[in-house]
Amino acid sequence: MHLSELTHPNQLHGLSIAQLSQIAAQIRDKHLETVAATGGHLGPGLGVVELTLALYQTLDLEQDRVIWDVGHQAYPHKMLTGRYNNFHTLRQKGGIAGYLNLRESPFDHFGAGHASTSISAALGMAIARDLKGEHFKVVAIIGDGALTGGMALEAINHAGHLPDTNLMVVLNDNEMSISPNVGAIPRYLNKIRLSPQVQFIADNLEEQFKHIPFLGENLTPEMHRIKEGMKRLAVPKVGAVFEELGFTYVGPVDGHNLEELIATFQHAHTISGPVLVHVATIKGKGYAIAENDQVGYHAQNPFDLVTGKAKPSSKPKPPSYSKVFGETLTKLAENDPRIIGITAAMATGTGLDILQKRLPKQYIDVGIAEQHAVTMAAGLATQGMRPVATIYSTFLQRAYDQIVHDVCIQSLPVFFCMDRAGIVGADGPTHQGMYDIAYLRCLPNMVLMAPKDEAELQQMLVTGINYTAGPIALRYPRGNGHGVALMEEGWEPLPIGKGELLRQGEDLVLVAYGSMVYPALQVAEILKEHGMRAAVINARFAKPLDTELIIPLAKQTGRVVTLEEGCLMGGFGSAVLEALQDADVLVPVLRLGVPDILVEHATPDESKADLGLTPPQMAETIMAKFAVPQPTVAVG
Ligand SMILES: Cc1ncc(C[n+]2csc(CCOP(=O)(O)OP(=O)(O)O)c2C)c(N)n1
Ligand SMILES: CC(=O)[C@@H](O)[C@H](O)COP(=O)(O)O
Ligand SMILES: [Mg+2]
Repeated sequence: MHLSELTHPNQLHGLSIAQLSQIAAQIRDKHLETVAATGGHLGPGLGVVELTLALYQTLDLEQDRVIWDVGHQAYPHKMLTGRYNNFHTLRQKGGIAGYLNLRESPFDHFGAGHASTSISAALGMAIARDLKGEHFKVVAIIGDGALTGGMALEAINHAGHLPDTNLMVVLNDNEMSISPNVGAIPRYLNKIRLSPQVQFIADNLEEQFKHIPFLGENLTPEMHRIKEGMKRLAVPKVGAVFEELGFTYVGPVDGHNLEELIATFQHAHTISGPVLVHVATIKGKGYAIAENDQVGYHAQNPFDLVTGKAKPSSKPKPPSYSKVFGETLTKLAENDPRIIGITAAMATGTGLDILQKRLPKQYIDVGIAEQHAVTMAAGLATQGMRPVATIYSTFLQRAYDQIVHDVCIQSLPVFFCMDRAGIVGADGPTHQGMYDIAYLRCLPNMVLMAPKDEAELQQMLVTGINYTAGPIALRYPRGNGHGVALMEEGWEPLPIGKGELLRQGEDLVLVAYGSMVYPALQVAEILKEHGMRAAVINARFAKPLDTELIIPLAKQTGRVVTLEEGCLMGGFGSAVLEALQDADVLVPVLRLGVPDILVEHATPDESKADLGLTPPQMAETIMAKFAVPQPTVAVG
């Protein structure tokens, strides 16, 4: 059977190892061909091809539930559940999503994108099943990186307390997060994987047994029980932590050996209560370039399959905000040992890998543990350090109470650097940096700022480091800067709460925040062609707002437009509205930003066009709202 003919995963039932191996090859071909064309997550999915095939052959997906953690590794799942033929639309506007999505397929039993949620969701489904007297299997598939997330441990703690609740957790252990996995948990997993006794049993027992006359060939199913038993005898510690937490531990099993995997899953399905199957895989399996650079090929932009090189862009691009952030913070840290850069498993994405290489003592990776990162940063701040919690806007949502409870209430000087703030594009709704202005602005003692370009980012970095009166948060977008001149050093801090007037104008004032400042200048130019003279303010700060700059211009022009790359509800525009109201300046205000909707996967430009946030569209909207009476031309 060819994968293109497969419309239901149950069609895998009864296929031979040879047939499954053929399908595995077809999955890898499609995976590589698609990600090379569209970009996306490469290594994760290549590592779970056999795991997915073997697991799905032992399940009845007409009724059983499978929950993938994060979901970035679930491209094989998508191909096996009816999406092979349109898989080439991956992460394109209107196409297949890059993560599981309840709305995309009945086989996507739970969506994700953020890590460490799968066991909680699976346990919820299992408890509901039992309460309703239903009977189906529930399987969570979680990576070793996601297992370092607190939620996963909370769920294990709970599941291990329910010996009568049947639940399978498949641990996909490839020894990698995006970067090499960090912490005591991965170290423990490696001890199991690499223990000589386990290696001996795995490599030799099978061979020995097969040579027993008359019996050997019939021992396979039973052999698993024997092998598991011998592992327990030989290496009592194998899986001990999980066993002590109420799980039956099974493994480790070779995650690329279909026969082993099928027999292991069949064996594990016979075990009641919570079971953890430890599967050892290789991230990027089957594509040597990805196997040899597992960090670089976790995710890729469109690339050449033969060379592995990114497709050359039409023209050289300015440095990314992340790179400017990483370089500048590292320079500041060279002269300030108080600076500690903190990441939650996103070293390369944030640019903190630059600090890691140059000043490893001033760099901390806590794993996928944003909550811990924030409260640890608060602890560092109490001791006079300058903790820089560098966490994507969307992932910082994971640590909201820690920001409130441990940082703001105590007004501790934690510096939050929120990369990927705004529209991120192909990662879709779970990764958009939509809400940080709203979710932080309402917190006492918090200062919020956003740069208009990468040079102002440098100034705001030194501003944040110098500000020790309380917490301060800096947001900046995914992608490249504007190509403005950067300083190598000697950046001056900005006055807190002060914006800048970039352009004079009599008819209306555009108050722009962060990434919307340059677009606001373009809008002003378009309006000028239509006889509207727009002032432009670079607000720089959302809290405290520069009311001394904004309010007089609002009074003078009588019309205000706010521009932000974030949700309108509670966002920057709301801040300006509130300030005008508080000052009894009752002028019409047009707020431009993201309405109360989810922004689906597309390119950022496509999403902005859909939202009416391109400069021509915004100018149109402004003219429609504020039709300025054209100055009458004297006749005669
Ligand atoms: C809460 C949260 N923080 C950070 C991320 C970014 N992220 C995506 S995948 C990944 C690594 C996941 O490692 P693992 O679970 O081992 O999966 P693998 O990529 O190795 O298959 C990280 C840190 C995320 N998705 N969610
Ligand atoms: C799966 C996941 O959450 C990360 O891999 C994320 O996709 C990275 O996003 P960037 O590509 O913006 O760094
Ligand atoms: Mg991993």
